[in-house]
Formats: sequence, structure tokens, C-alpha cells
Amino acid sequence: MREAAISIVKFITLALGIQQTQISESFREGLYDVRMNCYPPCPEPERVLGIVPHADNSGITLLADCSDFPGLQFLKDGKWVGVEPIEGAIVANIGHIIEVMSNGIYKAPEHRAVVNKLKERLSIVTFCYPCPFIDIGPAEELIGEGNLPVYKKLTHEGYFSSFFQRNLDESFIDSLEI
Ligand SMILES: O=C(O)CCC(=O)C(=O)O
Ligand SMILES: [Fe+2]
Repeated sequence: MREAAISIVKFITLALGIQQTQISESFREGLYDVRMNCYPPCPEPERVLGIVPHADNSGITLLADCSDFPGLQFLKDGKWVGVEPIEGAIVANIGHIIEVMSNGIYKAPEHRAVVNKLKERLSIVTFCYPCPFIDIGPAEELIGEGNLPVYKKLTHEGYFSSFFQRNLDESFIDSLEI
């Protein structure tokens, strides 16, 4: 997962026109949290959610869907769209850290998980974070005349304390704006 995360972040930075590899390399010594989600069958699936709508606070998230029916959904143009699992594939999702580092060019999408009436669903999610020594702020290459920073630059510690002290009535990413 570490190598996959480094490669994906490298392609993201290349797509942004960033030549230096400091951002992608920061995922080599980064922090990786693994969460396993189990969604038992639910007789009234329309009345509950497996995971409420949120965007991840990671750099990127890599999700292995262990089921053969959709449960993960993303909000696209105001509608929830299910992700059809593909055997052996991993879903790569942008988190708030890459949203900040890309100065908002890449967005951390809202997603949620729904439950199934008959079948249990499992997912294994790896949240990938850069190493604690890199600041979390817009990449310098993206800032210049006419391109103002949208987000504050925070230390790793500052970013996580803002996250854990966030106002739950407000969007976290909005609270990081300058
Ligand atoms: O299980 C899923 O499909 C979604 C999990 C998720 O979004 C999360 O753990 O942050
Ligand atoms: Fe998530």
C-alpha cells in the first residue's frame, strides 16, 4: 500500500505540474492507518447508513472492497453514485491533505457507505498520511502572482489538532481556508 500511495501521489503532483518529489516522498516515511469495516445485513437498509457522509482527513485513502455488490457511494453533482466493486481493484480516494497541498485543485469527495438487506459487506481501508515533518499547506509551486493560497499552512500537529478540535457543525476543509 505504501508503494501504491507514493506512486499515486507522484502522479497527482506531476498532473499539477510539480516537478519536485518532496510531497510524494513524504509518503514513504508517512503514517498508515488501517481500518476494517464490517456492515452486517440490515432488514431496513433504507432507514440506516453504514458510515455517514464525510470526506477523509488523510492524504489519500486506498480501499479494498471485499464484497461483490456496491456499498460505497460518492456524491457527484448532488447525487449519490455507487461504486461497483471490481475484483482485485483498489479504490483510491483523495483526502483533505492532498486537497490542501493541491490548493483545492484536487477535492476530497464526500462519500458514505450504505448497507444491504441480505448480505454482509467488508471493506479494508488504508488511510495514507505524509510524514509528520512536512507542513500541510498549498505546494509552493502552485502559488504565485494571480494564484493565491486558498488554505493555511499548518504543521502536521497543527493540522491534527485542528481536525480533532473541529466544530462538527462546520465543514473541516472550510475551516482550513485563509
Ligand atoms: O466501507 C466503505 O466503503 C467506506 C469506508 C470509509 O469511507 C471510511 O472508512 O472512511
Ligand atoms: Fe471515508
